[in-house]
Formats: sequence, C-alpha cells, structure tokens
Amino acid sequence: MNQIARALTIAGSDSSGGAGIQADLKTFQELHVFGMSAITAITAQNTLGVQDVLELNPDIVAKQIDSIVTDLGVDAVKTGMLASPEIIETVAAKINEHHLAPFVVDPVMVSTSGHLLLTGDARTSFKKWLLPLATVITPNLHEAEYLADMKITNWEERKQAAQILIDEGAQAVIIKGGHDVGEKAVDLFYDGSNFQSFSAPKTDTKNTHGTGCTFSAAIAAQLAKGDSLPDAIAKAKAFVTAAISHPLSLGKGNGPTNHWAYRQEEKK
Ligand SMILES: Nc1ncnc2c1ncn2[C@@H]1O[C@H](COP(=O)(O)OP(=O)(O)OP(=O)(O)O)[C@@H](O)[C@H]1O
Ligand SMILES: Cc1ncc(CO)c(N)n1
Repeated sequence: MNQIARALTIAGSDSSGGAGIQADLKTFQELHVFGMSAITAITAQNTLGVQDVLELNPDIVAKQIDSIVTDLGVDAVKTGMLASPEIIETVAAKINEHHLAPFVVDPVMVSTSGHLLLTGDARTSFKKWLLPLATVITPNLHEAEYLADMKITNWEERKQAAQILIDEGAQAVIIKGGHDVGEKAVDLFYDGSNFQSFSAPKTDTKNTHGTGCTFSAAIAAQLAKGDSLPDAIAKAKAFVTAAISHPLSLGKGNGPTNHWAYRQEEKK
C-alpha cells in the first residue's frame, strides 16, 4: 500500500458545499485519505434547492479518470451523481478498463430538495452498467424501491429488495434508513450470505443535505485504507451520525452536516 491511501469520487459539484464532490472531498480529508475527483456535472445549488444543472460531456469525465489513474493511482472509488445514461456507461467502462476497486456506488437520483439529478432510464443503466461492478451499493429507501422495482413497507421487504440487488450483480448492498420514522436510523446490510443492521440514534433535524454522499464517501475512504466492508460501514455510520448530530445551521432550507464533528468527538 502507498504511504497515504487515495480515494476517487466521480460525482457532481454542489455549489453549496454540503453534498456531491465537495462533501466527498471533505469526508476523505477528515478520514485522512488523499481525495481526488472526476466531475460529472455542475449544479447551481443551495440549501433551498437546485437552481440549475450543467451536465458535462462524457469524454471529459473519462479523461479526468484517465488523468488520475495513470499518474496518482486509486485505492478506492465511489460514484455519486452521474447525471445521464451516457456518463454511467462511460464511467463503467473506465472502472472496468482500469480495474478500479473497491467500488462504492451511491445511486444518486434525486436531491434532498426533490430535484432530479439523473436523466433517462436510470434503472436500466444502473442495472446494466454499475451493479455488476459494485463492491457495495448504498440506496436510500426510495432508491431501493426504484432499483428493485418493488414497494418496501416493512423490514422483510427491505431484505427482499436487498436480495434483488445482489441477484442483479452487486457484491453487497446497504439500504439506508434515514428516511424512516422512529427514534433510530437503521441501515440494512446484506452481502448475499448475512444480513446485518447498523443503527444509530436519529437526530431530529432538517439539516440532512448531503448525508448520503457523506456516508458513501466515508465507506470509500475506509475501504481505501484497507478496512473490511463491515468495518468500513461501521466507521462511516459513526462519521455520518456525528456529522448530523452536531448542527451547523447554515442556509435557509435543508442545511449541510458538520464534517468536523467526528474529529471533535474522537478528541474527547
Ligand atoms: N436524522 C438522522 N439522524 C441520524 N442518522 C441519519 C438521519 N438521516 C439520515 N441518517 C443516516 O445517514 C446516512 C445517509 O442516509 P440517508 O437515508 O439520509 O441517505 P440519502 O437519502 O441518500 O441522503 P441524501 O439526502 O444526501 O440524498 C444513513 O446512515 C442514515 O441512516
Ligand atoms: C451534486 C449533488 N450530488 C448529490 C446530491 C444528493 O444529495 C446533491 N444534492 N447534489
């Protein structure tokens, strides 16, 4: 292993800094991993919503990945907002070509504010191009319902959806429970053999902009450092829980989480 672990995020830019590339790089930094990025789209975004999106040409996405891989090297990679089926296909081709692994797929489709972040037939492109390459896929409940093409109303159905995503080719899946009602935020992990739940107290807050990005970036950072997948998820869960439970109160809408919180908690 290199002196410092290196992680790559392939995702969209969030001008407000709470989600997307910005959240990923902050998370990598906090977890002592050297962060690099290939930008897929530029969003004009704040805590109130997404005002505009500029999708980048797949060619420049491919070239960013080539530039990084052929020089600095990559110990783990994650994807976030991929914007279009063409970019999904291009990214999958590059992951294959450069044998990039471990690979964390965060199937970003809609922003916290409800704006569509992926055009076209997302289900088909995810299944065809990304699931077979994924070390782990990290859908929230809505994304899991959409990708598994079923309604999830209870814990048993969550397990069924996880099984479907494994059958589609993912090595492991974690269905996030951040949108659940209740006192705990419980995420269901499945690797095709064992189910495991990761639970933390739920914070009553509207400041959850970028929680999903932060969580998947933390998993990638820990995998880059050589953690096993369950260990990486446990650490990522602690990281995102700390970030959500120490409010920053920025902006007028769904504000960002606090990426310093984990470090501050560790010092205590
Ligand atoms: N209010 C909360 N309190 C504690 N943990 C939470 C809360 N909301 C989400 N989480 C946790 O944060 C992580 C991200 O989950 P979430 O379901 O919010 O992802 P997401 O919907 O993809 O995020 P995004 O809003 O960025 O799209 C999960 O581990 C989830 O359990
Ligand atoms: C760029 C970007 N990626 C992901 C999300 C999901 O939170 C977002 N709001 N913006």
